[in-house]
Amino acid sequence: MDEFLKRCFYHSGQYNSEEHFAELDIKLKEKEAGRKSNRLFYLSIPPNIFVDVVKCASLRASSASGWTRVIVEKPFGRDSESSGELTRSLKQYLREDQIFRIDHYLGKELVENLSVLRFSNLVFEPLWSRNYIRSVQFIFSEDFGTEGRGGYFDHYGIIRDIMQNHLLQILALFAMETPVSLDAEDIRNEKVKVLRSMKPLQLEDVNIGQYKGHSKGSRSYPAYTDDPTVPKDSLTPTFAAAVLFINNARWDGVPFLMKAGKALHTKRAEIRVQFRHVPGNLYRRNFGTDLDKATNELVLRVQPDEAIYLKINNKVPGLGMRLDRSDLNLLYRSRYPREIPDAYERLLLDAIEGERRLFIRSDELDAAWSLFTPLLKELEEKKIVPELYPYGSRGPVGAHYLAAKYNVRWGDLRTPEVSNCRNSSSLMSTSGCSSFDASAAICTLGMPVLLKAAFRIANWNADEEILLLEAIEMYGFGNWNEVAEHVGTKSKSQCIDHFNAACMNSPCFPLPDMSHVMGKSREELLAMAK
Ligand SMILES: NC(=O)C1=CN([C@@H]2O[C@H](COP(=O)(O)OP(=O)(O)OC[C@H]3O[C@@H](n4cnc5c(N)ncnc54)[C@H](OP(=O)(O)O)[C@@H]3O)[C@@H](O)[C@H]2O)C=CC1
Ligand SMILES: O=C1O[C@H](COP(=O)(O)O)[C@@H](O)[C@H](O)[C@H]1O
Repeated sequence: MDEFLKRCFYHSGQYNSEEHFAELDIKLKEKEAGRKSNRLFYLSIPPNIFVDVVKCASLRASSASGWTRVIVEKPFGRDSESSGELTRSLKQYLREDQIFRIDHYLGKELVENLSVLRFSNLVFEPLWSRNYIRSVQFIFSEDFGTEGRGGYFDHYGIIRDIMQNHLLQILALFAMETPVSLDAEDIRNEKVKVLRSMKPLQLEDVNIGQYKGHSKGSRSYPAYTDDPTVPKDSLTPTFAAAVLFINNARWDGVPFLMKAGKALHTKRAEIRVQFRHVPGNLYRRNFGTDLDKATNELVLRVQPDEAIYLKINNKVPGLGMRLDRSDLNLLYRSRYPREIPDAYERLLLDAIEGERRLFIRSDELDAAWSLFTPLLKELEEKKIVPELYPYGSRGPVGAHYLAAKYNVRWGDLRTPEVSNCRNSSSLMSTSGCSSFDASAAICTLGMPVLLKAAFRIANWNADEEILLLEAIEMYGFGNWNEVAEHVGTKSKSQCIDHFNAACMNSPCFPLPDMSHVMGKSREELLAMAK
């Protein structure tokens, strides 16, 4: 490290001063001492000054004898137009092959491993299609809010911050066809094809949320709008769930779910591949209550604690024939105890070596923005109000309804206590809500009205229903003391009885049965909610 630091120096100047970049050029030439030299500029700076810096660096500090490259950090614009404008401005001074658009998720070890897993194991690639895969989920969560970055974040929101880039890039790598080679252009060609095969996101296939403050014991957690750099009436989503489809032969009809949020109960990023049910399962009768619905699931945990595990059904040892679910688990820290390189280490080295595979080409970027721009405009124009969720919870309840609409459950539900009341495997199974479409109603009416209309059990008002569902999201099944405390106006036993009556036998478990509000008009729902 000392040797490395001896070779570093700091030179300060203004980002938009050609004169200061010319001074930098002189200083660099002194260091280079006539040797052939390459120059890599890494713009880890706010986007509004990208173009100034590129202009000055390119005009006054480019290498005279070797290559000059520029790494640009996201955000690359905030929609198709501004991204196109940024690309055009950069290209006034740089060729495409000089621009390295960084998406640090592409440098993460497990994301790199995705292609290895697919293309170098006979057992996976044949399963990689609509024939065997029922849904794929890309999940990102952080257990902290926008702390300190509210000013930046409020202009972008979670869809631009995480979904349009990190999650969509992983999706493209996951779903692309086999590239001709591992060459950067071959891989990026395949990624673009996938992105172009997708339909732009529709409002009814999205659920948005924003975290609200809450206190637990003596600790209190701030709301997003408590951040002094965020407007009090901000509608910026800090959480979003979305369902996307790829209109090609391989993926026709397979829902690709994305979920990203800040101030949730955990910090995690993972890819979950849910496989179809075993047709005519011979062991149907041995599975117990709901286990026959347990499907295989392949999980690539990107962070923390990198792992690849496959959920399988197996026999519990003994004379009887009881089946169980287990994980075939490749846990990186056990298998590879040495430190895993940071994503930026890999990407900076790649940029130095001219390896473009993990950087985003301008046509990929255009295709990515085309998918999200109409939705982002609609959310802003219609001023869609995000569903509030408590800081530290699992996010808005509406995300579950969105998944249920496509007969899918989020794979990241953890329910350690549930075995007392209901077989845990049932949570992994498909719900009975195949034709249920509550998310559109949530968009137009809001969750309280919908819940009020849906619940038919007396003495619970819509606020209490929401608090109950929120508390179960936050504290998990079985933690009824905390749940009752969160609801505030109902006792522990009232919460248990109510949840059992309304949700335990619901086809949309863990949510209440909404089938009787299905297909009702807005007016009818409002009337039912009275
Ligand atoms: N933080 C994160 O999690 C991620 C950040 N990024 C991107 O990486 C880049 C850097 O991120 P981050 O370090 O959080 O950003 P910061 O806002 O902390 O800015 C980084 C540097 O830019 C300079 N700077 C900041 N504001 C201004 C301004 N208004 N005018 C001129 N210069 C300014 C400062 O350098 P100096 O003091 O030397 O002038 C500062 O140290 C950004 O493009 C960001 O979008 C991408 C992915 C994740
Ligand atoms: O790009 C971003 O990523 C970070 C999360 O990165 P991670 O490597 O720590 O998972 C996120 O916090 C930030 O909002 C976003 O801009």
